Amino acid sequence: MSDNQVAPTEFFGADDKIIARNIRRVFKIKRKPNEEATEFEAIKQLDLTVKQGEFLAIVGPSGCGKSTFLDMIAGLAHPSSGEIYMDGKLITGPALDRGIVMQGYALFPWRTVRKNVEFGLEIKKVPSKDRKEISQQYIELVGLKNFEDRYPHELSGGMKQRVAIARALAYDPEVLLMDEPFAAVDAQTREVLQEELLRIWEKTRKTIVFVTHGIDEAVFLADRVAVMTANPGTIKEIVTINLPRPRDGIRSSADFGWVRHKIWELLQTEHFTAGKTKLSGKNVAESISASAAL
Ligand SMILES: Nc1ncnc2c1ncn2[C@@H]1O[C@H](COP(=O)(O)OP(=O)(O)OP(=O)(O)O)[C@@H](O)[C@H]1O
Repeated sequence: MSDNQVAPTEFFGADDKIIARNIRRVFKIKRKPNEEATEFEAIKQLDLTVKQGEFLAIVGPSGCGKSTFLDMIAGLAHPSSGEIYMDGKLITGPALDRGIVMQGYALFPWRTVRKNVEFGLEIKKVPSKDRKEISQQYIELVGLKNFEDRYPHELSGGMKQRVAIARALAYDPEVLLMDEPFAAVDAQTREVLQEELLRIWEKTRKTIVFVTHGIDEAVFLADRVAVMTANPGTIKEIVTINLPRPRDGIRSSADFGWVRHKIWELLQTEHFTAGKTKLSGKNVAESISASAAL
């Protein structure tokens, strides 16, 4: 398929940024070297549209395929069938129009904060003077002024995650794909980072797809929360978060509690499903981690 393959116009709306159509992802699994591979269906019949400038969160039981789906939007993996389009063009591989921020930071340990943030700009062949100016702007945006010359091992977890966000934003991608970006930091730092991310999103209006285990995190951040089913993963329901912005202090409101509970209930059913799978002898480890995840 060519990079220019375009989405049929009948399902592509003017403000649709990403469209996933009927996605299925199968992994071939071999238990022993001389055994024939069996197929494991991680995702099936997944349809999802992300709007331009939207903040969309994805939640679901452990192992339901959240990261697998995000990898496919990133172009790092491909659906076994179905298609994902961005701006109407088929996604066939990774590109600088999508920035990725993952759990565990993935910073280059041999590069300073500034050099980490400049990485994508170097690939884009942005001249050195402009690189410095742009990286400085994003370092300051994430609150790391005066830490430009530090190396990753000299930073806290929260600071490293800020560098990862600055690095992803600096080369100006249209979409930010975030896979449990705040999972490795303590609860207080996580809340600070969530607030900072919202502030940055309100400034930049990037389209964000944010995978998380945290219902509170999803409700606090997102315009809509896509709830996935247990394995095989698909979209169970999309919950619109009609909470006013800015959302400072919203966590203690009754409306926040109500929507949080609604999503919790949707996920509870999935854990029950995962639990039944466990009882029937399949996917024991996954079922256990599914119940542990929330
Ligand atoms: N390369 C692979 N080979 C075989 N199975 C895989 C592979 N990658 C993922 N899987 C399986 O696909 C399913 C979905 O995995 P994925 O990591 O996308 O789930 P997840 O929802 O992100 O989980 P978690 O919330 O625990 O991070 C899991 O059952 C996993 O074991």
